[in-house]
Amino acid sequence: MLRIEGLRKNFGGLKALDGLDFEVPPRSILGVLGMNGSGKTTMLNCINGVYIASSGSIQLDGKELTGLKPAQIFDRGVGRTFQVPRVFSRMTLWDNLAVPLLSRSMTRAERDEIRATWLKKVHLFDLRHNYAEELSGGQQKLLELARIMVSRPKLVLLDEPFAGVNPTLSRLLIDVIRDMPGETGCSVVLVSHDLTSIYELSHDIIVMHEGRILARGDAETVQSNPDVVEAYLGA
Ligand SMILES: Nc1ncnc2c1ncn2[C@@H]1O[C@H](COP(=O)(O)OP(=O)(O)OP(=O)(O)O)[C@@H](O)[C@H]1O
Repeated sequence: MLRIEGLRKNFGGLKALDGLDFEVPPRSILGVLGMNGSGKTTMLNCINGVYIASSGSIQLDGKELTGLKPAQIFDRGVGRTFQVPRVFSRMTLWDNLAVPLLSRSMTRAERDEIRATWLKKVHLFDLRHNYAEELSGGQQKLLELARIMVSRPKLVLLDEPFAGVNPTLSRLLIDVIRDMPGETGCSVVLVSHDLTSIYELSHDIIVMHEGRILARGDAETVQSNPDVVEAYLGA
């Protein structure tokens, strides 16, 4: 369970996050919507330790994450993907998936099994001996997701997973993300501008505006909120 209380992040005089409070229960997907500059990526950066929060608390399963370095937060079970996928382009897909497992105590057979499982899930197993740089941008996003998931994270932070991904691969990504909480027990924070995918996947949605939560609820509640319609959807 992720619990965020009073989270603030200032850049000089700019309040990028202005007091966020929310929880993400186990095995659940929280969708995060918001206009450009509303603080979505800053929030993810605070959760995984890229930014140090100005104040507030971020707890995973009751343990404080604030103040820890990104590698320590990864070891606590937080995985993260990026708007522009970060893969090891001069390594094969198979080796890409070995990297997060280097520090884990697993047998070789266990390592191979989980790598094969995730490469098959994202339909990249047949390309496992290719270099990551040979993949399309959309396939690199799938590889990045698989690389996060082999480490069996408790919490997965997804930043714009569908941006720049063709409709066929987006469909595949949606199916993989939908099954993740049930299959692995993880929780997911899904930041996306893709309303259809957010509405389809999320158990709960928050809409951010100027570093605050403007609205929260299920898809129907959020879609019918007049503040959201005015500030975000612009209709
Ligand atoms: N490192 C930084 N230094 C200064 N200002 C920053 C920094 N990172 C983000 N900001 C500012 O904080 C605010 C929130 O930015 P953020 O990238 O979190 O928004 P976002 O909702 O993720 O936007 P987008 O949808 O465009 O990705 C913006 O005004 C941005 O300019």
